[in-house]
Amino acid sequence: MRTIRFIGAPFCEGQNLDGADLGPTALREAGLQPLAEMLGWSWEDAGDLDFAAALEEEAEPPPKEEGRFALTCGGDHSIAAGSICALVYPDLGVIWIDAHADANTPRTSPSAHYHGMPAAHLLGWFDNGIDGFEWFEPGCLSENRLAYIGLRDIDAEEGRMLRASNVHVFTMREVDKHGIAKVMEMALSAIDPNGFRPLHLSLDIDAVDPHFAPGTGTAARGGLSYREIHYIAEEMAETRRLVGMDLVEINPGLDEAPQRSSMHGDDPNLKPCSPTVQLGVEVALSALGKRIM
Ligand SMILES: NC(=[NH2+])NCCC[C@H](N)C(=O)O
Ligand SMILES: [Mn+2]
Repeated sequence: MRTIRFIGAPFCEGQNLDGADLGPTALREAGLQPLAEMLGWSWEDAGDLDFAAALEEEAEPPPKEEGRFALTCGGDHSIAAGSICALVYPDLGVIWIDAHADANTPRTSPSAHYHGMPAAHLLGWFDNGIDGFEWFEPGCLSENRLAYIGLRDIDAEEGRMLRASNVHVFTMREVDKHGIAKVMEMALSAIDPNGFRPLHLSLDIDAVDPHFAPGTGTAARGGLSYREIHYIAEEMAETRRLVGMDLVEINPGLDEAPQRSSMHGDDPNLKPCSPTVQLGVEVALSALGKRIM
C-alpha cells in the first residue's frame, strides 16, 4: 500500500500576517486523513514541526523523505525550501503553482519577506548563505527542472532574473492562450522531457482565483479556476511519479465563514470547513488520485 507522510509545517514568519500557521490543523480537522484513506492510502502523521524550538536552538535539517509520499502542509511558502531540499531525489522535477514566483533574493525583495524567496534560494540565486540554514543546499534544484504555472504578480527584478534563467514560466496569459491541458503538457515535458523524473508539486493556494480561495495573505486577481487547479492536481497524479507535495498559504484566519449551504456535489465525508480549507482538501485529494469517475 502506498503511504503518505503528512508533515504539518505551521510556519508563518516568512511574511507579516498571522493565521497561515493554522493550516495543518484546519486540514486535519476537515478530515483529510480519512478521505485519503478512502482512496487507498495509508497515513502517517508526522505531527507539526516545532519551528519555535528550531528558531531558538541550533537549526536542524529537515528529515530526508524517501519511499513515501511527503505531503507538507504550511504555513507560508517559506517551507518549500525545506520540503524540496529534503526530498532525496537528485533529478527531482518541480511544478510550482502560484500567483507569485517566490524568486526574489534578499537583495531584490521589495518586502524582505522570505516566503517570496524560497524558489530563488533553492535555485542557488542568493549571494550569501543565511544564518540558521547551514543544512540547506543552495542550487539543489536546477533551473531547467522547475516550471511555474499561474503566475500573475511578479516583481520587476524577479521577472528579469526569471527571463534570464532557464526556469520554465507559464503565466496566466499562457493558461488563457493554450488552455490548462496544453500548459500542463508543456510544463511537464519542459522539466521532464523523457518522462522518468520523480516530481514534486509545490502548490500555493493563492494561484487559485480569490473567488475560490479568499483565505490567503497575498491574494492576486485573475487566477486559476476551480477546475483548472483540479486538472493540474489530477494530471500530476496521473504521471504516477509524484513523490511530494506542498500545500501552502491557506490562512483560515483570513478565510470566509464556512459555507452555510453545502452543495450536492461535495464529498459527504468532508467535515464542514471554510471555503479555502475545503478547496485545499479537495485539491490534495485530486493530487492523491481522486477522480470524478
Ligand atoms: N508565497 C507567497 N505568497 N509569496 C508572495 C510574494 C510577494 C512578493 N513578490 C514578495 O516577494 O514579497
Ligand atoms: Mn508562493
